[in-house]
Amino acid sequence: MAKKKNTRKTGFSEIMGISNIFQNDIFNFIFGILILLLSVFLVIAFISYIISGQNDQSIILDLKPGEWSNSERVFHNSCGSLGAFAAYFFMSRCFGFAAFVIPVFMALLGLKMVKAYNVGLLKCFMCLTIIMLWSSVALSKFLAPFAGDLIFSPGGDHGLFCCQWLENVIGVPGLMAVLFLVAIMFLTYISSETVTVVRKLLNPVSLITNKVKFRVRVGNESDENTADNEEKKIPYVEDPEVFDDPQPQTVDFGNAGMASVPVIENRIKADLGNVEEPGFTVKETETEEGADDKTLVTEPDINTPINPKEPWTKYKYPTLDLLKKYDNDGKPYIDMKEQTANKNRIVEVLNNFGVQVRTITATVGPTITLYEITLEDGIRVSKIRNLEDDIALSLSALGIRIIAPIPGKGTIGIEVPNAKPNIVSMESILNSRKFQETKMDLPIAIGKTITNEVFMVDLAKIPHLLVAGATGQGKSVGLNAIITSLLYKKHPNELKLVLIDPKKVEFSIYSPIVNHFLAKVSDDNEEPIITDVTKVIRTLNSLCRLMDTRYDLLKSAGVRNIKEYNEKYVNHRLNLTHGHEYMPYIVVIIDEFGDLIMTAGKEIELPIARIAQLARAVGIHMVIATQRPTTSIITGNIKANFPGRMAFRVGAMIDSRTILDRPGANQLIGRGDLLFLNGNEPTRVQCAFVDTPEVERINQHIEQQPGPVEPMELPEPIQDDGSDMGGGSMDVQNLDPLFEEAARAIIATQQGSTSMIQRRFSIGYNRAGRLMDQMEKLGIVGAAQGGKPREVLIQDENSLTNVINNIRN
Ligand SMILES: Nc1ncnc2c1ncn2[C@@H]1O[C@H](COP(=O)(O)OP(=O)(O)OP(=O)(O)O)[C@@H](O)[C@H]1O
Repeated sequence: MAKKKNTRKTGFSEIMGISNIFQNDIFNFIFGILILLLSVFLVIAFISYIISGQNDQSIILDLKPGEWSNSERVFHNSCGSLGAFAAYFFMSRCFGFAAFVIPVFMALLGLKMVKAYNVGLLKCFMCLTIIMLWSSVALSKFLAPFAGDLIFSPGGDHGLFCCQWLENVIGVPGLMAVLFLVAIMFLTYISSETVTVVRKLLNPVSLITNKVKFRVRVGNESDENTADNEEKKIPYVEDPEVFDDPQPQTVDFGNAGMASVPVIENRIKADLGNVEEPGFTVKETETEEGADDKTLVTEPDINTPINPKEPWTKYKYPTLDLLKKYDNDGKPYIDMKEQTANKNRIVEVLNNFGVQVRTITATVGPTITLYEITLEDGIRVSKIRNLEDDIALSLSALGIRIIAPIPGKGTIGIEVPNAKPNIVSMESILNSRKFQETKMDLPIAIGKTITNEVFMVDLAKIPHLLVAGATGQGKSVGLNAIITSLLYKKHPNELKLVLIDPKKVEFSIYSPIVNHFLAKVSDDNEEPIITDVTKVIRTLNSLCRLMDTRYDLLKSAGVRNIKEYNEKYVNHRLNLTHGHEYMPYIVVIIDEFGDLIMTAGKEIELPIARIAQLARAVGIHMVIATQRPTTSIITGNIKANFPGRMAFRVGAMIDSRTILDRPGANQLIGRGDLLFLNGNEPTRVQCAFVDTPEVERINQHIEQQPGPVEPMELPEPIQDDGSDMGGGSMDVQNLDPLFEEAARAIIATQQGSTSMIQRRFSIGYNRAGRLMDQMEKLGIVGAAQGGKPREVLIQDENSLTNVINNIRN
């Protein structure tokens, strides 16, 4: 587990005391616009001051009472007296032309507040302040001789003062050196390329002389960058001291051990027989773009005639502060010693097998580093493939995986676990732009890839997911991550979960949200989280029936899938009297389906396979997990219908083949390290970690929100003989509690309409349909007639009372 320190940092907005203001959206917006306008005002005032400032200067310096109000229009500045004063103060008395930086910062602040553009305010503030102070001095020094009849110093009083003071103390060369040093430090802070460029400028020859390059990068730096920017490629600086050392050397990188140092470059060339060893560049790249962590998960505006969120429009989605933040969240650090040692070992082992390496690039992910190797010309990738086991053995670290070649590239990949893995928190995943702005129907955020990108998939597209892995490798955490991502994005009217938990303990934490988000078979009085095998069979059969009903509805609506259907529904293009209602997605999650298959065999396997084959179009999706990935559990039938596979670490290669049709899962390192397959090649992902207290907090939040008062009802499953399962004979116990009232309503209106029952008693279509079926059995209404209301067979209440009394007796 990661350190449990509270790592919440005090942000710039908090320091500045504007964090509270930021919490009110409308206020933010108005205030942001105001600041934007103010920045434009300042720019105009500054420009006007440069053009016509000499006319205002004397008035400002010798201001008479009342003149500041400019009632006689004595000021020439386009922004009036206020503009003239502001421009005079900022430009003349402070920073000269560099004062333009002030409206730039204001504009950025305004844009952030109106949420048009998300910038890191602290970084911007620091950078712009340095730019302003530096250029004020530089302008005073370099532009003053050309300033002509400008009424202020180009760098303002600040620039002039600093310039004169520095010249007095250290002379002109000293001043130049200070300006140069500050510029270099600043550029290095801004971009890691600075060091590279400076080195290149200092020693251009070295670039040509070296052959093997090694670079370490963090994050999602794209390969195009590397390929396109041939110019920017790491220079190869020979270090004669190291080169002359015949021993495998220890390189002192000073403070360069951590990735927080923006650019660290070093070059090692060691004598390992005739082996040239790679040089070294550490490059920090952009991490996944975060969203504003105060924002609630987006609630899109609804402007369709029917609001699918009715009547729970006040429902508030879970907030990000319910999740925990971890140390170094989302930003893996680079231990240079570790990287160097791994790189040395790889080069040495490959050379022992006669494989010459040209370049090595190391991409440091949260738990794994990928060493990407290009071979010297003439060496075939197949050679590595044949040597795969030997190389893995020689490198002998736990969890090494060799990818030869990396698909789509001519390089070899060697994945090596990091000595200090990072926890990928759920918060860092959900607080990413990628998740918050996703248009996926059922977005599930799984974790982070090796390149530090948020890895998300759309369950609606997959459409069913098989999760496997040995015990204790992170399956339950993975399932919680899947459920959490769905809960953060979906309204209770849009999503229903069917949770099946043969282990009885895994899903019990979701009890608080059963009414909001769970679905259960109608006459089950027990907990909607299913733990009993017979209940599982009933529920799966019930889902098959629901699937058929939904297909009928899709057919009568003339659409092909749930998305088109719901779109028609919310746009009032479906006849509601024909039983149409908004269809929530249904996600069935089975925690240990191996147990179920072992106890109930085909009875479980067949409905699972049937749902998996057909249910995609009607919005029913399955996620099934097992810790026993054997062929007797993951049968051909199941495998064929579950294209999405999520493989955590397994004990043996054969298990990996069962899940992924290839080895790999047996080489994972556990604790959420997984391979995700949905198509050709698996992606290695570090699963997001969501702890039980976090899930509990989310559930408590949802429980407190307005929402459905009972779980969604699934239809009564059909038995082989065609009758309802579990319905039994028609006695009072089996009748719906609303039966008598509903029957009286039907007789009073003489309308055998299911949707009327639905509306009048505010119940779901399934329950209303079941009431109609019960009335049909007792001869109160006739058989269903497609979309039309049923015939009412009893004309008065007395006859109905007789029917009910008959059942009671
Ligand atoms: N993504 C993750 N990041 C960090 N640690 C993790 C992650 N996933 C799991 N772990 C660690 O592994 C432990 C076991 O995880 P989990 O309970 O999910 O395993 P499991 O595969 O469901 O086991 P079982 O099958 O026995 O229930 C967790 O308590 C946690 O300490």
